[in-house]
This record gives sequence, C-alpha cells and structure tokens, in this order.
Amino acid sequence: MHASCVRVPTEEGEATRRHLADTDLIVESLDIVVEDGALYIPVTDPDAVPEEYEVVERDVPERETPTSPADVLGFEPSYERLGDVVILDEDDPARAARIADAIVESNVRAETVVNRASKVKGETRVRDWDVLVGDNTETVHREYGCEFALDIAEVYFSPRLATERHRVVQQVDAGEHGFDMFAGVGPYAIPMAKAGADVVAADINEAAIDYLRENAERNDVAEQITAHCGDVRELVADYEGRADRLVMNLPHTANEFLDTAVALAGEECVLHYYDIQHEDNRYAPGEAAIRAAAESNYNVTVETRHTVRSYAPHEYNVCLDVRLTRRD
Ligand SMILES: C[S@@+](CC[C@H](N)C(=O)[O-])C[C@H]1O[C@@H](n2cnc3c(N)ncnc32)[C@H](O)[C@@H]1O
Repeated sequence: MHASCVRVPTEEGEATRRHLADTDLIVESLDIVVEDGALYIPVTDPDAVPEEYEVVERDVPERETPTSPADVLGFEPSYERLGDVVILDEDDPARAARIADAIVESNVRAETVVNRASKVKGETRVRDWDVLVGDNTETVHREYGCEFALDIAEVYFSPRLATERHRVVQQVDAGEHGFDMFAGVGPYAIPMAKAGADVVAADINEAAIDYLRENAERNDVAEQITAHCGDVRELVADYEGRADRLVMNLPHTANEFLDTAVALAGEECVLHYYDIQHEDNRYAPGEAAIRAAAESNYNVTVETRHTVRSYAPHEYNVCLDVRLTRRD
C-alpha cells in the first residue's frame, strides 16, 4: 500500500518510532520497512511530522495480523495516550474495564490504563482517576521534540493541546521575554525557551513547578527558565513592564488575571488568552475583557481569533492572540 513514511537511519529507528508513537502519528495497520540501512515508518499525517524528520512516499506492506483493541472488542474504543499511560473517558466502569483489558491484549504500548473519574477541578485543575491497569501514573510524554515528565494524579496536562501549543510557539522570536502565567509542567514554557526566549513560568501547584524544573533540565533550557511557585500575581513586583509575550492558559478564570497581564506587559506585547465560551459568542467576551483591562494604556489589536477545540456541547475552547502596543 502507498503511504507517507518517515525515513531515518536504522540506528535512530527505535527512538524515532517511540517519538512518532507518542504523538499518535504511526499507521498501526502498516508494517515498518527496513531497507538499505534506513527505517521507513508509515505516518498518518505527513504535515504533523516534526520538521527534524524526512518524509518520503513509498509502498509498504499491510501488517498481517494487527491486533488492535477494536479486533479484541468488536468496536473502536476511544482513548488517548500520555507517554506510557492510556487514558479512557468512559462513564460506565464495566465498559472501561473491558477496554482496559483489550488494550493490554492488543498491540497498544501501555504500562498504565486509567479512566477519568472527575472533571478537572479546583485551583490546580487536576482530575481524579480510576487506575485500571498498572499503578504508575507518572510518565514521560513527548511532544514536538520536547520531553515532559509528569504525574497525571498531581498535575494538569492535556495531550490534546499539542497542536495549539505548537501554533503559539511558532510565533516566538529568539531573545524575547516570555511569561507563562499558568505554566503547569512547562508545555508552553519549555518549547518557547527552545525557540530562544527567556521565560518566566509561574504555577501555584508545587508538584507542577517541580516537574517544570526537571523538564527544563531534561530539555536543556534550564538557564532560560525562571520558575516561580506561587500565585502569578506575585510576579508583578519583580517583572512589571517586562513581557514581550504572555501565555494565559487558564480558561474559565483568565479574565481575573488580566490586570496582572497588563502590569507585566512591556511596550509591545502579544497576549495568548484562552477562554471557554458558548459557540454563538466565542470571542467577544474575552475581547471585551482584554480591552477593558488594557485600553487605557495600550492600543489593542486582536491578531487571531482561533477555536482550539470543542470543550462541551455548544461550548468551545478558544484563543485570542492580542497585540498590546503602549500608547505614547
Ligand atoms: C489549565 S492548567 C494549564 C497548564 C499548562 N499551561 C498546560 O498547558 O498544560 C492551569 C494551571 O494554572 C495553575 N494556576 C491556577 N491558578 C494559578 C495562579 N493564581 N497562579 C499561578 N498558577 C495558577 C494551575 O495549578 C494549573 O497548573
């Protein structure tokens, strides 16, 4: 069968395979081909392959006996993967247990299988989990060439935001001063630093900041990241007027922190403001809140109104990219 494949030297094959598997890019139903010292790994979406890899078109054989969870169950279960942890979102515990068993029997690489047991909640946005297989909720997740150690029982992390984070990071210029106001384990702050920014990253969750510091080391950007454990409002005293870019990924309540964002903003600053709103009025509430907080000192230009994903029936997670330019 004809397919887009990532071509790498065989010695880099296993690391590449793992990296692509972590971002769900491998076509499970096709074989990986070894030929002339190279590995050809079939991928689902050539445009989503990280730039460091070469993509070629070629014929690859179908796998003879793929054993997917669907082969075991007779239906296609929905799940997502975070490193070695497979995450289910099932209301029925019996169905969740059947899917977990099928994942263990199948070709899905999983050390731990968990089911969502609550919504994200409280100030730290951590959810409860039912652990169905294994006992280790700590893992290392790979995303666009960065590694993130984290424990889903202690910190917030959503692999579904990978493309969105990448969209923001692609806007970063080397040498700029970035602020990640609600940083978690660093999935914005670390790639921003890799893109050449100096980043101040705050989080109120001590476990998240411990992982963020570990992840900064893992990804060789520790010198560019200043991690602050505590309320982001405490940063204003030290960093007033310094930010070239602010990331505000705390949907639902980011509006309560707009005064802090404006205080941190420099002469010219891009704000990435996340919000959750009804489908009929996705952008206006955030835009109005930003204008109310910033317009007395800044010209406010909304550069992008972007829908990130569906959040709940009729509700969307959106992002506004807003440029603040200080008035004379
Ligand atoms: C939705 S999570 C986003 C984490 C990370 N940016 C990501 O994309 O995975 C929001 C984070 O904000 C943190 N947080 C909540 N209130 C805060 C505050 N007042 N100051 C700093 N961090 C806060 C939470 O602990 C949580 O880790």
